[in-house]
Amino acid sequence: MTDPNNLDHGGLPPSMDISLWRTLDAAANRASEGLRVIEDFVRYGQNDSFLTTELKSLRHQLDSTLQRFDRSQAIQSRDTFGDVGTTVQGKLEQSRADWSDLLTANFKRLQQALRSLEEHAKLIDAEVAASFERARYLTYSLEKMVMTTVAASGAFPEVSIYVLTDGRADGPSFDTFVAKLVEAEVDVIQLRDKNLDDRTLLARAEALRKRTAGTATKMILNDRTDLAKVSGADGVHVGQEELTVSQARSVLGVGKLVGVSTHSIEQARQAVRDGADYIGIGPTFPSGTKTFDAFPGVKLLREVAKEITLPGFAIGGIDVSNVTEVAEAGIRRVAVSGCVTKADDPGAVVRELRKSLTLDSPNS
Ligand SMILES: Cc1ncc(COP(=O)(O)OP(=O)(O)O)c(N)n1
Ligand SMILES: Cc1ncsc1CCOP(=O)(O)O
Ligand SMILES: [Mg+2]
Repeated sequence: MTDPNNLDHGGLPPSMDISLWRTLDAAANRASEGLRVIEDFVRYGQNDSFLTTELKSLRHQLDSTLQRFDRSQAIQSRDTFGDVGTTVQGKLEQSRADWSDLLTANFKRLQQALRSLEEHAKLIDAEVAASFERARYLTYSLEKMVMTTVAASGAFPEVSIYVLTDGRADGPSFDTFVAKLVEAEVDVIQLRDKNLDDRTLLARAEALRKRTAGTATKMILNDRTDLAKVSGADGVHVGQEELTVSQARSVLGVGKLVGVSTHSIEQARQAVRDGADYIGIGPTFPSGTKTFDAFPGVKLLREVAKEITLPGFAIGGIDVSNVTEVAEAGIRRVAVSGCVTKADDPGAVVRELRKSLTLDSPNS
């Protein structure tokens, strides 16, 4: 294709020519409008600068493909009053049940418009058609990212306490301990024990399931997607070297949570692209539970808070003495272990942490 304004129409008869332009014009407008609705929601409704940037880059790709058509021909061929479709509007198009319905409808509109652009562009230029196809595939990933982020934001309260616990000394003391956490209304309990044999670990997971069932406390298994599945956990937490988010999801099935550890802003962005339900961000401070060589610290918390609205839990060495630093960095969800598991009164520590995260911080 040498001259983008003089595309070869594949020898179409003139009557077909004008209707082709009308179709392309209408589909281009539908695609841009659908995309703009989604972008506005993510930008103004969700305040998510990362997703806004991802959507913007699709808009730029689409604009540059559309520029390869002579839009003046398309506009000249416009015939809104003669368009039979403008009066055939279903009642459903005028109402949306909720944000999810609104987003789904607009992603569909966008994808259908891109498919129409792609198919009709095949009559003119294969390269342009392929570009619309690429844009359509991109919308499938964007849909996953946007829908997961918005749904997950509702799944974890804005101030959340997430406690990681090992299997304790024995079954009864584990059961007593997790009962205290549930009573303290901890938002998430993660069973993380690298030493127990599989059957003992599964027994602890089943005890945790019993204690958390029917409560607002979610149950997550660390590393072990298989045991999360067998015990009916609410989800699994995976690290950077473990199963990927989509592998874990394919084992657990739909409706389960998959969290992933992130140690840099790029890993946090990738977790959003991968469709994680939440991220662990850290390590923030030196930890008595796990040793680390490097600490992305509160700088990473600030970076994530600035651009990502997928729920993010700061982790690593957090306790009542430093939790305000976390809140000041813009993160109000924390994952803690030692400060709660070693406390004489775990419930009191949970309440203290929650109080500090709830207070208005100077930088928030
Ligand atoms: C909430 C949360 N965030 C981070 C981690 C760490 O996971 P990972 O990097 O896989 O390390 P291990 O916990 O497996 O040693 C976590 N467990 N939970
Ligand atoms: C598993 C893990 N990954 C990063 S920090 C951490 C341990 C968190 O425990 P603590 O709150 O005691 O530092
Ligand atoms: Mg792990």
